[in-house]
Amino acid sequence: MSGKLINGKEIGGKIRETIQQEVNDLKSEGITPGLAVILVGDDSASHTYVANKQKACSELGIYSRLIQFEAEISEDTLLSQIEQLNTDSAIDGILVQLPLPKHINEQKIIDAISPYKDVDGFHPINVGKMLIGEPSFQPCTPSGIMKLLEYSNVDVAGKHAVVVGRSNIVGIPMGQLLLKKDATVTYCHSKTQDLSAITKQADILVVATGRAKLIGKEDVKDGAVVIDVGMNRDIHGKLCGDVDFDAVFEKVSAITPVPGGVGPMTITMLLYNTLQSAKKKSSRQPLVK
Ligand SMILES: NC(=O)C1=CN([C@@H]2O[C@H](COP(=O)(O)OP(=O)(O)OC[C@H]3O[C@@H](n4cnc5c(N)ncnc54)[C@H](OP(=O)(O)O)[C@@H]3O)[C@@H](O)[C@H]2O)C=CC1
Ligand SMILES: Nc1nc(=O)c2c([nH]1)NC[C@@H]1CN(c3ccc(C(=O)N[C@@H](CCC(=O)O)C(=O)O)cc3)C=[N+]21
Repeated sequence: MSGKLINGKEIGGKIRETIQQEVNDLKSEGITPGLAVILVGDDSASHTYVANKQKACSELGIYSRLIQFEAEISEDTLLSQIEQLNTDSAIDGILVQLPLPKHINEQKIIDAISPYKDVDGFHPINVGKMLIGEPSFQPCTPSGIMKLLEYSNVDVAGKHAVVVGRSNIVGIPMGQLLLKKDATVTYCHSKTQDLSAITKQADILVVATGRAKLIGKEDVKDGAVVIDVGMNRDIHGKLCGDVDFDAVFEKVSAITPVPGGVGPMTITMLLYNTLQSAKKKSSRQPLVK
């Protein structure tokens, strides 16, 4: 491993170079990968993430289309927009930025996205395929974390991996990808009794709770590898993770910073999934209603 800091910006940059090459190859065959991002409402964090995604697409020559709606949009309007994108040949990937306003059923929206264009890997078909080890779109944050571990030469097999958080988009798939690589996996969540006693046993600790600095020095084992997924604002408005980075740094063998750790990898894997989808464009099956 090269140093303690797991640099997601750097590792993501290396992966983006190979994606860029493949995008160029596809373009010379007349195919431009295309991503549609649907953004509902005016949440400022969502706007920032979406802007980052758009910028990354344009840097690699991936076509991106931002579709914005007011928070009051009806579920039906959103569903018909997705239907349209499902059959739009310029679009290989569809991402609906979450969370959605309360009056919209998120799962219903995710279910409406063609599994062939579900570059987030959130559709039940892709979730199911991932669980049984069939090729599928893998969710970007967990698959990005697997790449971080791989590029940092962290051997996962046989290790005790503790995942704090069990959301459909991060925690649950994270544990499953680690399990596929032969880790022994423990999930923790808000009902876990004595969280610290469990996190302290982790060789690999992934924290995805949205609770600023939940994990401190006393909660990690000497030499652990710590992956911080959290994106929080501290009282000064500064970005911070779910781990108290300064406090645990001395104790761990490797750790991701916030920003510059997991976030850039999430976007890298989104670009990767969009490219994979574009490569399959010609074999994509028509959708039967
Ligand atoms: N860097 C990146 O690319 C990404 C970052 N994020 C960030 O990661 C964080 C998590 O996101 P997401 O998974 O969507 O969040 P959710 O709010 O959907 O899930 C949070 C999870 O953390 C658990 N949790 C909350 N508080 C505690 C606690 N005190 N102790 C133990 N477990 C707790 C919850 O438990 P329970 O299930 O019991 O409620 C839940 O399972 C957020 O900060 C988000 O912004 C998210 C996606 C991508
Ligand atoms: N359908 C859907 N798919 C998602 O993948 C999805 C989502 N909804 N909703 C919100 C979360 C969050 N998320 C992030 C992506 C990039 C950064 C990122 O680029 N972070 C930078 C810093 C960003 C900043 O400066 O604010 C970094 O960590 O270095 C963060 C968070 C994707 N999510």
